[in-house]
Formats: sequence, C-alpha cells, structure tokens
Amino acid sequence: MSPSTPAPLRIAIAGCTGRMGHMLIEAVMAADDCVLAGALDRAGSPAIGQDASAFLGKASGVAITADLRTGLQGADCLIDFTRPEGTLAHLAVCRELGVQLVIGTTGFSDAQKAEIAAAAEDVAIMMAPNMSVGVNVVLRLLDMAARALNEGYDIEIIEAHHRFKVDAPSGTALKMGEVVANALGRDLKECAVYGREGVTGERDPSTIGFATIRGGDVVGDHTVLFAGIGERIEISHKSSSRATYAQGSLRAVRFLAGKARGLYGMNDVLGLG
Ligand SMILES: NC(=O)C1=CN([C@@H]2O[C@H](COP(=O)(O)OP(=O)(O)OC[C@H]3O[C@@H](n4cnc5c(N)ncnc54)[C@H](OP(=O)(O)O)[C@@H]3O)[C@@H](O)[C@H]2O)C=CC1
Ligand SMILES: O=C(O)C1=N[C@H](C(=O)O)C[C@H](O)C1
Repeated sequence: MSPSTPAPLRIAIAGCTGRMGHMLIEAVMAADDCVLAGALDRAGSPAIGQDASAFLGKASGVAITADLRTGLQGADCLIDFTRPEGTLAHLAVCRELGVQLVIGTTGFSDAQKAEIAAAAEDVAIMMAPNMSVGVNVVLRLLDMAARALNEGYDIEIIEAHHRFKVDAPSGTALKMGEVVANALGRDLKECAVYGREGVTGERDPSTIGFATIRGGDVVGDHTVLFAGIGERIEISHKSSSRATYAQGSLRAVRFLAGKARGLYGMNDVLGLG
C-alpha cells in the first residue's frame, strides 16, 4: 500500500450465512476499499469454524464464529442483517467495543428502536429498512405525492416478498406508511389498517391500508396506491437482486467512517435530506 492509500475499511458481517449475509460477504470481498474482518453466525450453526467465503469457492482467511468478541475484534463496522434479538445482542457488544453498526434488520418494536437510539449516543449507527437507492428515492417521491394528493385519495400499501420472510408488513412498507402519514399530518399508529376480513364497512378515508403477499422467491416489491374517484396513481419499486441492498450497506459503511456517534438513515448516506 502506498503512503497515500487510505487504510481499508474493516467490516464484520452478522448473519453471515443468511441470504443477505452471503451477498454482503461477496460485496465486501469485491470492494477495493474494504476487507472482511469478521463473520458471525449463531451458536450451533454447522458453519462455525468454516471460512466465511467458502461458498464463493475462495478463501477469505476469516473463520465463522459465534463468539461476538472474536468476530468483532479488529472490525471498524458490523453490518447486521439478522433478526431483532440478534441485532440487539450484537449492538451491546459493538457499543462496548466502539464498533460502528449498519443495521438492515427489520421487525423491531418501538422499545427495541429506542435501545438502538440510546446506543447511538456512544457509537455511530446507520439503520434503514431498505438500503437500495431506488427505494430511498421512492420515499422522497411519496412525501411529495402525499402532500399533493392530500384529499380525496385512499392510500393503500401493497408489498410482496419471498416465502422465507418472517416479518410483515415489511420494514420498507412500514417506512412508506410513516412517510405518507407524516406528510399528511397523521399518526401511522392510529390510522394503519393491517389487512381486512368479513363485513368491514365502507373505507374510512383517514386510514392507510397495508396488504402483504408472501410467495416463492420474490426479492421485494412495494406499491403505494393513491386511489381517487376517476383516477389512480401507483408508485412502485421492484427489487430483482439483493446486490442493491449490499451495495447500499457498503455506502453506509463509507459514510460512517470517522464518525464517533449518532443515528443516521439512508437519506443521510445518499444526501436526500
Ligand atoms: N435493510 C435492507 O435493505 C434489507 C433488510 N433485510 C432484512 O434483513 C434481515 C435478514 O434477512 P435475510 O438475510 O433474508 O434472512 P436470513 O434468514 O436468510 O438470514 C438471517 C441470518 O441471521 C441469522 N440469525 C437469525 N437469528 C439470529 C439471532 N438471534 N442472532 C444472530 N443471528 C441470527 C441467521 O442464522 P440461522 O440461519 O442460524 O437462523 C442467518 O444467518 C431481515 O430482517 C430482513 O427483513 C433483508 C434485505 C434487505
Ligand atoms: O426480508 C427481505 O427480503 C427484505 N426485507 C426488507 C423489508 O422488510 O423491507 C427490505 C426488502 O424489502 C427485502
């Protein structure tokens, strides 16, 4: 390395054998400015002890471990796409060791989100339910659309994901709901309707409806429908590869570099305001 070349970003991956874990390891290994520093999996996983990039047919020299301190030792930043309880366990050790965090996990309760915000007083964290550039641009479009269509339009959010997804609605759909509700001066907690069945009565115009589809290998589709009398507007995003989430996560790691603390979103990373 020449004296002017910056040191590579040392990245650990949690949930390293998961769908996103594999995408992230591939992305880190392919990035010139990043190095794989650790790979975490759950205790009891048959992958413990194996090389983290063995699935790519090449060696990283990093063995998969369930020991958080071993996996985080030597890392600047942990990228975590696991489950809420896993992320919170990782968060506690990252906070203690001063390791930054990029959190892609979805399905957190309000109390769990508050725990993450508290940890961000000590360590820099970027958390977003969707790391793709496209979805984050859509969030801006939704803010604009909701303000312009603030009367006479029923708002419904429809999302589709693969059969393995465990949380519903998706974190992205909920974020879309929050953006639209905020733009309209509503509280999503009070106006969200999660599915309908039976004699529901006529639609209450102040509600925001959610519909969830699960099946096959759908990577992630989201549509926000503004339905008026005489016209409908649909704002859609469709993911065809998880690589966009991995590339967004690396942008987040680069954004966090050098930051001591604070809780950031993908809007900060992308400069979307
Ligand atoms: N923000 C974004 O852009 C995106 C977010 N996501 C979110 O990321 C998360 C993971 O998605 P995906 O990769 O598809 O899921 P997978 O189930 O494929 O992978 C999850 C990984 O986390 C591990 N894990 C599960 N529970 C725990 C735990 N309690 N502690 C530690 N590790 C754990 C799993 O291990 P094991 O196999 O042993 O259970 C597995 O390695 C989901 O919340 C999903 O919604 C997904 C894509 C994009
Ligand atoms: O579980 C997934 O796959 C995805 N989860 C995220 C979410 O819940 O919004 C992001 C993306 O839609 C894929």
